[in-house]
Amino acid sequence: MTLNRKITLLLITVACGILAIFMLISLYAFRHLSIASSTGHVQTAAEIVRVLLTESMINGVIAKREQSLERLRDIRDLRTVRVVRSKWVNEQFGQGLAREMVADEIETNVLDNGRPQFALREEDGQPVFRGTIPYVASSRGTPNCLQCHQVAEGTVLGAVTIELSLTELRRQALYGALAVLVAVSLISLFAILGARRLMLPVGDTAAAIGSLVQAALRGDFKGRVQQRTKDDIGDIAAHTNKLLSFLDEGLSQISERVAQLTGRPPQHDDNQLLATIDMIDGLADATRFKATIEEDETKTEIYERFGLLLGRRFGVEAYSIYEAHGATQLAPISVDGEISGSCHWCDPQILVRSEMCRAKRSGHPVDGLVQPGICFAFRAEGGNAEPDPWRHYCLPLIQSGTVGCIVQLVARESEAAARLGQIPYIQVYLREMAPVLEAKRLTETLRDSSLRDAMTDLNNRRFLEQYVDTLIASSRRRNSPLALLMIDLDYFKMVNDSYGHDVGDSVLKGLADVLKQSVRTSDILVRFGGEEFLIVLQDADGDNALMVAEKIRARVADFKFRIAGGMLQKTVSIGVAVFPDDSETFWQTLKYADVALYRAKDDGRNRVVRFTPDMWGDETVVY
Ligand SMILES: Nc1nc2c(ncn2[C@@H]2O[C@H](COP(=O)(O)OP(=O)(O)OP(=O)(O)O)[C@@H](O)[C@H]2O)c(=O)[nH]1
Repeated sequence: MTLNRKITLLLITVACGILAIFMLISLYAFRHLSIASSTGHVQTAAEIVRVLLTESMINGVIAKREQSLERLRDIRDLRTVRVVRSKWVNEQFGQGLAREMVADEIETNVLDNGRPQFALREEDGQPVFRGTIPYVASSRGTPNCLQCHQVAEGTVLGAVTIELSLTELRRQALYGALAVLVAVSLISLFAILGARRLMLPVGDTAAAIGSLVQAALRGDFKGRVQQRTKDDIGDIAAHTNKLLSFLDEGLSQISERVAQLTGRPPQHDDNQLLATIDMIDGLADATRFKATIEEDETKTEIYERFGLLLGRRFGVEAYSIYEAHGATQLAPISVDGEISGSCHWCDPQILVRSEMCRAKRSGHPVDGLVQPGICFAFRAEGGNAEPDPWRHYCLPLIQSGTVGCIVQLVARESEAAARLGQIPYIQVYLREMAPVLEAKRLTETLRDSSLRDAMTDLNNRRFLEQYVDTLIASSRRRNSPLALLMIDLDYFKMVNDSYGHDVGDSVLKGLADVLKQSVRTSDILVRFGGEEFLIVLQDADGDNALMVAEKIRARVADFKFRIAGGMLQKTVSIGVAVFPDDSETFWQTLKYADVALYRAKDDGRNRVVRFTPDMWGDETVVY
């Protein structure tokens, strides 16, 4: 129920109460007043009758007393005037008129006790007031009662009964009360209407503020309250409008700034407040994400964490993360939650011809959710024949001015709109991730360069020192031996001396290429010293190692090194030792391989020598 209605009801109730009380008081006052005034009238009339009777006695016309009384009865509203005589009068003057005999109990009582009696009664629906007044003998005045009556002073001589009709009085009183009732009713009505009119702006303002609050809860702060009056209510409306403007402007600024940060323009159907809170939540979360990945050790860990985030926060299960390697290659880093997974959602050709990837080529997002088929490299099982085909959205991540990696989000067509709504938020994470990835990439490159030989692009001795613990642990875990091949070019000094150092360098590079092609990718190639190379063969025993070493020796011997003005053929000597067969320690095994190498040199070069314990301590060994 509205406040206005409540107040109206209250005023009506109060008015009805006042009217009821007023009516009761009026009726009571009327009764009281009419009794009081009638009593007075009766007493006056009784006095008149007494004077009339006294005068009649003095003038000797007492016998005609009835005519005088008859004239009194003609007075309006005077219904009865009757005189009764006491026994004392009858004893002195004999029986009076028949009318003067005692008529009822009241008159008897009055004659007996000398006290007047008054009563109001209804007769045929009409109010009648009756008074019976005693005439008591008195010696006061002249003439007085005792001059004629031979009785003691104070004796009741008779009584007069007078009845007055109060019908007219009641009518007048009722008319009066009715007039007041109408007047009070009208005043109450005007008071109620006035109060309603005064309360109307209160109710309207309250209702308007109520609906504005509802709108505000839906994120709409644009509404305003109409300022109807220039009083307290008007002030409330003005203050509410000021507050709404403040909130509206503040929120618009916040959401605009947040939108600039997230890249997501405010949507008209959004709850502005909830959308802003959501965006701020997203930004805070992205900042936390950045703080976390900054402490991750490798890029792979970061990509893995990002993949988890895609799944947990955005419900993205189908996705690919590709990393650009060089100008033309892409490597799948994380695919559908699998680290270093295979190329699932794209033509694998993009891995070797990265320009086929539209996002890599253009450096811009590729929206296959809105424009299916925009990138020809996208591949999905079933294609467009599926009832709910797969779509993609690819986001390139720019690092140092070029595309460093590409995040590909894949969704069913039915989920495209929802996924599109998430993309600005995902981009916030990518923006936070880009500099961290860049820093990690630089660190890795730096570390990589300090662990690699720049000329041959093989690992260097430092790499071996850092990696050896992992290598040993892995060998022990798998209970699998490591074969060490120490390789040295024969008479390399002559190359330098005869053709110069540049030719010497190119021979070393050529040898590195031959070695790379001769072993598996799991094997480790190290440029150990100037023209000395080490190969660590994983899972190879002595026989296997000898076979590989022999293969390498033969290949090098057959290989023709291109030099300015012709070809050059060189040979290598190879020493072979096996960890842990030959020694419990890796570095001791390495020394044994070196010992075997020198034995190969000693034995004439261009040969493979397997270490045997008798070689250790041999005087011919120069280490
Ligand atoms: N061009 C070039 N030469 C190098 C490099 N590192 C080492 N050398 C040279 O390789 C030669 C190694 O010679 P030696 O150790 O005497 O042995 P060798 O001539 O190969 O003869 P044997 O090993 O006994 O068969 C030296 O002349 C070094 O200067 C390099 O990076 N580039």
